[in-house]
Amino acid sequence: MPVTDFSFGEKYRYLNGFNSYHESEAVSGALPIGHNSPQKPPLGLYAEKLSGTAFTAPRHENKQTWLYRILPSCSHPPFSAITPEAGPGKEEQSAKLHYIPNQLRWDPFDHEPDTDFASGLHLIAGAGDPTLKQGLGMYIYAAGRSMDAHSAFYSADGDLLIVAQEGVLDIRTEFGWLLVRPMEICVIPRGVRYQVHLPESNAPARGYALELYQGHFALPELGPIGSNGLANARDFQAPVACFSEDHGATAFDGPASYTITAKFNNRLFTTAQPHTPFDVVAWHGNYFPYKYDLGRFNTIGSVSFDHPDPSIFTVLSAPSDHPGTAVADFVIFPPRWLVGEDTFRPPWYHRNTMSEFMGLIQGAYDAKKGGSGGFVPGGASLHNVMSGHGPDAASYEGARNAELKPMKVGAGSCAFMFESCLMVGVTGWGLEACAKVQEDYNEHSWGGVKVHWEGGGKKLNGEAGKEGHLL
Ligand SMILES: O=C(O)Cc1cc(O)ccc1O
Ligand SMILES: [Fe+2]
Repeated sequence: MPVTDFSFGEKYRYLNGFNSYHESEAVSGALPIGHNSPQKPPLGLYAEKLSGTAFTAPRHENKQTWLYRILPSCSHPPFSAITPEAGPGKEEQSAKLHYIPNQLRWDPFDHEPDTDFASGLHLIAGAGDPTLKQGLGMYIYAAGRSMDAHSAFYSADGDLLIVAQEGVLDIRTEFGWLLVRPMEICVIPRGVRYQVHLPESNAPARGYALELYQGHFALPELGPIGSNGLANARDFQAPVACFSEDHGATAFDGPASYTITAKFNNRLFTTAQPHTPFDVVAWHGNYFPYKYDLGRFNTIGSVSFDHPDPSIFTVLSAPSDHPGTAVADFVIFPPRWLVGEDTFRPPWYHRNTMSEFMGLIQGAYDAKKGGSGGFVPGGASLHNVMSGHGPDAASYEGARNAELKPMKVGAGSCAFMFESCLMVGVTGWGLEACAKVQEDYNEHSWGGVKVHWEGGGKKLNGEAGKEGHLL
């Protein structure tokens, strides 16, 4: 039976608003009015609840959606495990994490022409455990072709934040379509089934992703900034309902041509069913995939002196149980004006209790050289808990001697950071198999950091400072 798509109007209409209560129907009258689960839902649909929080989560945290679909999503044969050997490049996902204090940087990751999005997702680093719903996973993805039109992927492990770096992702979800271009991000919540297409005659795609094993992303508090600024709620876009019709008279009627792949505790499982999983005719709720254009970020910074903490660039934040401490912050470094007087304008040297994984979507980063062996688009870096880092020698000297007139930094650029309160371990893929680790990162960046010390011979309390100490 041919697959036909139905939606109201254009494929790429969106519903605007972060964490809003949305509803969408692709056939008029598909949503029941005034209740959620009538004895016979409209149009012969099945009502199915998809929850993103415990039923009893407080109202301000509660997330769930009602789906009205042609067949319920339970109607498939049992899953069977894809062994790591037979699986599509998932050897690294069962590998253990290596916790090391070294600063790490990676050259741009390879494109993978024969791989689709689901099989081209590589776990590079992580912390915690999906079975305990604690922690996060960080990914590099590469895709050279669309996922099979008869396939769908979901993760039971967490919400996936995708940062498109190269190539357009046209993502079909149970809720409808999201077009995600470089400089856009999207979040696919835990459990939502999706399929990633590469439009533009399959131009290769590459990017980064963060999977959140616990909680959900929220907009950061604005505090004294006030009621607008940073990422504004109305700029987050959810899909409109869109469905296919391909099914027999019952759920198991016909050849099992649709494969569903599940990521469950970082292992892949698969099943096949005769009916399309993209059969949601209408939905309402506040648990849905969404996208955001990073170009809409309202960047705020110092207009007097000193370089502020990068928390001012937080797009989305996934809180831990401790207020103000994030399991994952998604932070960007967009083009902006620097006007600080008597200020060293790039990031200061620092060691943090948080870990910092960075990537570059486009352009250059003001604290690091680009070019071969530098920090370049499609590459990455990791500065773990208390691992010292900061501008490389050339950037330091440049900024130390720069004339401090108002200056736009980062035109055409955007670096980003996944920042976490957790110590992050690196996978075998990240350390070895990807073959992108820059062995001379430290030497290249900080080997040439000069001594500028001018206080020699001027000690006030050198030996004398021992006075009063019990030596
Ligand atoms: O390390 C980095 O480059 C990220 C970063 C940027 C910044 O402006 C301040 C602190 C920080 O960790
Ligand atoms: Fe840093």
